[in-house]
Amino acid sequence: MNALAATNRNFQLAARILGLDSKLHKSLLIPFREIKVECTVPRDDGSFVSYIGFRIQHDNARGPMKGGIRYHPEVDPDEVNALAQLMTWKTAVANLPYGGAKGGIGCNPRELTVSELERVTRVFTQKIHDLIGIHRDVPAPDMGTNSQTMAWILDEYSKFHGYSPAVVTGKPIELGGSLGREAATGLGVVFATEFLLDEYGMSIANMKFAIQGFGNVGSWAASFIHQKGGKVVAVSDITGAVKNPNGIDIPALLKHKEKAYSLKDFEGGDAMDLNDVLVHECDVLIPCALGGVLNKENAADVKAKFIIEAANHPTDPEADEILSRKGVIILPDIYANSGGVTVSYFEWVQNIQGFMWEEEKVNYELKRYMKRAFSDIKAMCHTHNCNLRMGAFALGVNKVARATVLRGWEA
Ligand SMILES: NC(=O)C1=CN([C@@H]2O[C@H](COP(=O)(O)OP(=O)(O)OC[C@H]3O[C@@H](n4cnc5c(N)ncnc54)[C@H](OP(=O)(O)O)[C@@H]3O)[C@@H](O)[C@H]2O)C=CC1
Ligand SMILES: O=C(O)CCC(=O)C(=O)O
Repeated sequence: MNALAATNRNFQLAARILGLDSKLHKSLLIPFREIKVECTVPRDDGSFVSYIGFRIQHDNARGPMKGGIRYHPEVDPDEVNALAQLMTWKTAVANLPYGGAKGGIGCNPRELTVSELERVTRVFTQKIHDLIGIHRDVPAPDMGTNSQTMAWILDEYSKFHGYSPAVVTGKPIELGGSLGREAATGLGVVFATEFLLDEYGMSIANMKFAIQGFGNVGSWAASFIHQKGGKVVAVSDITGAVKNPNGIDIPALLKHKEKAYSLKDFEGGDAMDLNDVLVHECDVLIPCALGGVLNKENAADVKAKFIIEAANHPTDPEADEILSRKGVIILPDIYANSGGVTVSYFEWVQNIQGFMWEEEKVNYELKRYMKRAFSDIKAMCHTHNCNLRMGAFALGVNKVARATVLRGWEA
């Protein structure tokens, strides 16, 4: 099932649980605005390359729209649409005063030089600058983008609107980025994992983890799990995968990846097939890469008892059903990976206040926000007798529906 069909399906189930009015239901599914732009830039060798860039602004009933920008060859409008919708429910679950948006460019950042990436980013910003803004739509990093990408957007946007650090989050610290933002999604994933395991009288120490993806989210999640005594027994990136039943030395793996830009040839474990990480023997599986990786082809073979969705929509609805029949507990993306956007919110607040927080305060507040959202989801599960995904969707959709009605959507 494609990402948009899957996200719509989860929304529809939540709307049914909530008994949402059918007109409101329909209106919440339609994005506020869909932007599609052509970005042609010169390559370093003088030839030209063209890409399509998207920014889909899904909903702004609760505040400015918020969400990352992804650079990946598989970026397509349906997927960006699904990711934008997920941001709307995610910011509501986390109780942030934001709506949802997402952007993407269908390029392969691995095949572009730094100066080519800068040109693509600047052209994209030129084309969307009048539709984003501090109180309108605030981009952030996602797959294939990082703090440098945000610095280029900030600079290009500021040429049109004056110096505006709060127009993006996930920036370099030197340009008003927040301490703790780079690690925030991974740290939030680990807080969320602790809250869930605690419900079952378990903790991270000595449990076995398999992690797909070793970029921003996967590497920080692996580091915090390692620090807390968890055993990361399998890890993959796009170039390779490594396993070690006694637990991989994560600091050593980070050093290796920094030098080799790859997990391949790491000596602290055995190489394995990329996709086998998802069905590897472990207690907790954490997908931290692409969407739709758990599907009807592999769900029955998953060994984990818990899945923490650090990636956006890693589990398609068919896999969801197979996994719940097996009794696997899934912590859904719109809660599990909300640590990133939560610290993005803190960054935006700091920029607007012109005041920088200590990292301890950022992490303390992050934990507090994640704890509150977890309790709110559990309360929804209790009220509606549903699983964690439906509890989270019902929580998010209900808040957005309430805000929409209070603002007077019937014109
Ligand atoms: N960054 C953030 O703050 C947030 C991110 N997310 C979600 O988390 C996920 C990861 O994002 P992020 O860490 O930022 O992205 P990055 O680009 O930093 O990292 C992505 C990782 O996935 C790996 N990867 C890509 N394809 C595969 C594959 N087929 N098998 C195994 N690994 C693969 C990449 O490999 P390689 O290193 O070799 O390129 C890389 O390690 C995405 O779904 C994103 O939407 C959600 C909330 C916030
Ligand atoms: O930090 C942000 O604003 C958005 C992060 C994001 O894209 C996501 O949560 O999927």
